[in-house]
Amino acid sequence: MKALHRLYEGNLPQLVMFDLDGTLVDSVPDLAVAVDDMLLQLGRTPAGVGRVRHWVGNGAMVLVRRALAGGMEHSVVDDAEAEAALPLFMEAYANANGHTVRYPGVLECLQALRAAGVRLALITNKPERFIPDLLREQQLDGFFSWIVGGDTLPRRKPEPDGLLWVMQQAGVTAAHSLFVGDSRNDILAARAAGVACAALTYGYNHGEDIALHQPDLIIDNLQELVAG
Ligand SMILES: O=C(O)COP(=O)(O)O
Ligand SMILES: [Mg+2]
Repeated sequence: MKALHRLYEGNLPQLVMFDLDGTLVDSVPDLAVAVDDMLLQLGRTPAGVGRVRHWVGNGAMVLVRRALAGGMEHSVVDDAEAEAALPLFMEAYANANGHTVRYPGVLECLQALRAAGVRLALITNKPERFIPDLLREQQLDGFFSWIVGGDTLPRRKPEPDGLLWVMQQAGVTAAHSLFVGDSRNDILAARAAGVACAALTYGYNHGEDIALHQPDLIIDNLQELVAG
């Protein structure tokens, strides 16, 4: 685990916290089905996977607002319209679960960290209610001692609250923790919590190169995190 040893002065972190969408699983195909279902119910034009990919990462409501705004600045969307559209999306997403896939190297990485005695947590902006089934379907259940969804705490990423809560529960300091994510929200949350951040190049970062946000480590897949 050379990359981790370099980051933690010859040791491993005691706690590794993971983002979900765009990091452990490619969930955009199902999210796009749900977004398009919602848009069609509202008499609008479907957005398609390619556009939805750039809108994921700030939770369900922001995704809905971005979709209603057609990718323009989502603040132009009427609040009442967004409130009415959200349950349509939530219901459609609850039924859209056939196209999400786990990224290569995820299972190997989680298994290696667990075997090394590292404690694992999940901190996602995805609404809590979708998480247990998704983890089960992707054979990712049982790995995480703590799970924080987008509506678990009052504030979600890019705020550091989820990370701070998990570290407190685990009794592990920021210096011995790592966050692994795919978007600038993850890097901002980690930085605000004082935690090092490893970022994946393959995720959803609103179409931007993740290197622009200067994570502590950049990796092309999760196997790289535990290799060597
Ligand atoms: O916005 C989402 O629902 C996805 O969130 P995540 O990337 O934090 O898992
Ligand atoms: Mg993500």
